[in-house]
Amino acid sequence: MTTPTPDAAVHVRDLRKSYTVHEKEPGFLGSLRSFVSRQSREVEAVRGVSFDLAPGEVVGFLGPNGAGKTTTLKMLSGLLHPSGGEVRVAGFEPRRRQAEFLRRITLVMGQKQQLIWDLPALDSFLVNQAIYEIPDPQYRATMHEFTEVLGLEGILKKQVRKLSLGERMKCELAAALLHRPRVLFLDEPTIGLDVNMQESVRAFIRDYNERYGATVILTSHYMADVTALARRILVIDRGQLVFDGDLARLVERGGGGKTVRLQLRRPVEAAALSAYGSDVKVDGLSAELTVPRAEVSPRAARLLADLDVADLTVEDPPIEAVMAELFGGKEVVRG
Ligand SMILES: Nc1ncnc2c1ncn2[C@@H]1O[C@H](COP(=O)(O)OP(=O)(O)OP(=O)(O)O)[C@@H](O)[C@H]1O
Repeated sequence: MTTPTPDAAVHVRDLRKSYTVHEKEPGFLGSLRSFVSRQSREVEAVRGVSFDLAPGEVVGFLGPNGAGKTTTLKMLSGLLHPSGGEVRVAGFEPRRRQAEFLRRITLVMGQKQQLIWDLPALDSFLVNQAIYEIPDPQYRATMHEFTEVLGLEGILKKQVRKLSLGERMKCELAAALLHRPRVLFLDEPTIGLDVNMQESVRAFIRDYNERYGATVILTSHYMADVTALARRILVIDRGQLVFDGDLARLVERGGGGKTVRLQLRRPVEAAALSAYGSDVKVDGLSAELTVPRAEVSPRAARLLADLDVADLTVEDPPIEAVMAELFGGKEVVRG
């Protein structure tokens, strides 16, 4: 066993998970055949992942569909047993699912719900209060705080089935955090929500992280969640970590170019600008073009010397474009 980094909130070394998948040919004959001789194969969903998270750290966990994100989060929360490697979360071995471990963590899956459908959310909260043995004063204080930050007033007593998706997601989050866990595994917590709801969920997560110093691992197809909350990004592809570092470094690593925006004093033809970069767009006196990273300074200097430029700015490409480039169009991001 390697020694966990002292005080790491999450310690993962060479984590692995394989699933055995039974395959069946289509149709009735296929069913009969598979009955006689079952074909199975191994799917290596997670293949030797290692990282450590410090207490209070918020990381974005990104990767294309099927990369192994959910499988990793399930192993970190003890729902799945690893096929190999080491995991420690808040000093516990997740697979043992000790009560004290469960009090320290939470797993929120945007696509699954834990609230009881036919009852008001408040009833599910009371069930959680009992399960986690939350003392009354702490329960009341947390409810008060969540009601304020999430705007739960007026929806707690409605049957969950009658809530909008956004209202339900807010209640799901409140239920999942009622016991004030210190390590949060959030799998697509804003999926399907409109932009305003996404923003309030984000604000809630940020507030919770600051208030309780909680460690957060967040997966999301919405890059705005990731850029708003996380500075460090882990990228997984086909079960392996392919990037661990700053958001800014990931953008750089994407290669690609930088976007140069120009405000001109006199109109210029798009064709004339193509000598300075690619993807040229001209709209009246505004123009933009993409310039290779290493060429930004000399090209900007030439643009300023050759044209009547009122203003020039240089920007990194949006993270959506970087991820699309890294994964060749596989679905990683939504705008
Ligand atoms: N219960 C299972 N049995 C067999 N294979 C599975 C099971 N769960 C996941 N897999 C496979 O493991 C791989 C990783 O899946 P996982 O759900 O962890 O990916 P993900 O990164 O969360 O993807 P997404 O972004 O689509 O949710 C995929 O190839 C998937 O088909």
